[in-house]
Parts: sequence; C-alpha cells; structure tokens
Amino acid sequence: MATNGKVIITCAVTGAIHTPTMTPYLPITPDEITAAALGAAEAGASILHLHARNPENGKPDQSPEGFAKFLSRIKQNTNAVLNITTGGSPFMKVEERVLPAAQFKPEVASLNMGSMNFGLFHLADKYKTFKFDWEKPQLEASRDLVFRNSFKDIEYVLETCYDNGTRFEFECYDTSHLYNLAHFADRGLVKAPFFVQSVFGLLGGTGTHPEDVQHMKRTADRLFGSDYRWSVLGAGSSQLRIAAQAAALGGNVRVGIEDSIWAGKGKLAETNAEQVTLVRKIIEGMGLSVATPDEAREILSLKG
Ligand SMILES: C[C@H](N)CC(=O)CC(=O)O
Ligand SMILES: [Zn+2]
Repeated sequence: MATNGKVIITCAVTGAIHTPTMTPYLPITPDEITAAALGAAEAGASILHLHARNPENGKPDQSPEGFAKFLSRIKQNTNAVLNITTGGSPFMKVEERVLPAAQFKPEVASLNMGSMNFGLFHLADKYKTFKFDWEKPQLEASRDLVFRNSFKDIEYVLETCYDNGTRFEFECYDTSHLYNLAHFADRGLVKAPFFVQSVFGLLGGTGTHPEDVQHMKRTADRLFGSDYRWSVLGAGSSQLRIAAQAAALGGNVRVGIEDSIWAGKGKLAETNAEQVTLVRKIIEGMGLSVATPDEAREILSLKG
C-alpha cells in the first residue's frame, strides 16, 4: 500500500441513509451541501463524495438537475476531487442511479460491488416522531430491501461511465464484493489502481470488529497486491475507530455525515468539517500526514 505516509481523507457530506429527524445538522439544500463540502475540503478532505436531496423535505434526489444546483459552485471553490454517487438511494434502480455520473463525468464515482440486504429499520426505532412523512415508511421498508447491484448492473455502470475517464470508488461491504471486483479486473473491465472503499457496520454487510477490518485488508492484499489503494468507512459510532485502525495499517479513510451523525461519543456532528478535523488529528497524531487533492489524484491515477 504505497501511499508514502500520505492518507487520503474522503468526506461523504450528506448521503441517502440518514434522514432529517435523525440530526438537525444533515445538509439538505444546495447551499447547505455546498457549504458542507467546502468546509470539509478546507479541513483536509481531498475527495468529496456527493449525493443530492430534495431541499423541501430532505428526500434523496438522484436527478442530474438536483446535482447541478451545487456541483459547479463546489468545483469553482475547491481543488478537491469530486466523487458522485451511483448508489443514490438503495431503493432506486441502477438506470436512475447512474444518471448524474453519466452527465457530469466526474473524476470519481462510487460503484457498489454486490447486492445485499440493507437494514435501516433499526434506526427508526430510536425516534418517536418524524419531521417528514416519508422518513418512517422508508426506514421500515428497508426490512424487505435488497440493495441491487447485479453483475449486469455493475457492467451497466462501467459501460456508461468508462469513456468519461471516470474512475471508481469501489464500495465493498464484504469480502465477496472484493472477489466481484477481482472478477471485473480479470475481464479487464476495470483499471488498476483500484480505489477500494471497504464499508464496515452496515446492517447486511460485514461488522466493525478489528478482525473484520484485518480480514478485509488481508483478502484485498491477496487479491490485488499493489494494484489497489485501500480506504475504509465505519458506519455510525464506529467511524473514527475504524479509520484509526486502517490509517495505522497504511490505509486511507472516509468520514462524513452520510456515514455517521456523530462526532465522538453521544455528540452530534454539527458539521462534516468537524469529523474531518477529528480524523485528521488521529492521522497526524500517528505521525502520518493528510494527502492534498493533487497528491490524491497521483495516488489514485485520476484524470485530473
Ligand atoms: C455506506 C455508504 N452509503 C456507501 C455509499 O456511499 C454508496 C454510494 O453512494 O454509492
Ligand atoms: Zn454514498
């Protein structure tokens, strides 16, 4: 894992999992998403993972129009790498999910490497009332939700984005997803270095125990050797612990309110920048340093 002591921080500023009732600090409007992204970049994030939301009620919005309301403003005000989701919301079909990346041809787009149960229903139990009427039914509907990423779906995203020079943040929620990535590498449909974003703690995927992290890394080392750049995200309260373990193992990290609403035990993160600053302190405390956007481009061989 040749990142020469440089750690890439990705910040996922809003996502499609958390809902407005869960935290008053969830960026929803184009202005809030823009400010969150620029604040995270200022704090040290070199990659910004972006989703859009309906500004009225915070519902995930995967329309190119929704992204157009903030993308150019962010691009004009930071050198950070923009990473557009093709995961959208797990309730959406791949044809809809790929549209913004296909239209805006970003340097990076996320690509989910396998189908899985995607449990969010347990989050609903914590709240008695909800701000918006879509929240509770959607969270409870996840009891029967399969986040579909068939081999055909993955091929469809690859074919749709490949000629745009877009490279991928390969979301791997379990070691089977690493084998799916190896399958596409064997077919020459993806190009090294592979930016592997291993996801820990999503109900339906792998857990957050240090052995789960070790197992994911050992498996990726065996499958990809020096052809990959490892990054991790820990869902919920595991975020900083998973990041610390991975950074110590030479990995890169992802934080952001998409993945966790917390900034330390029982404290809601008031900004994405707050989480970036917390993880940066851990990284620099270990004697490592944070990669700049251009260093991240070099490490990941991005089109720039
Ligand atoms: C666990 C994360 N929500 C994974 C994710 O960010 C998926 C995507 O946007 O494609
Ligand atoms: Zn995402």
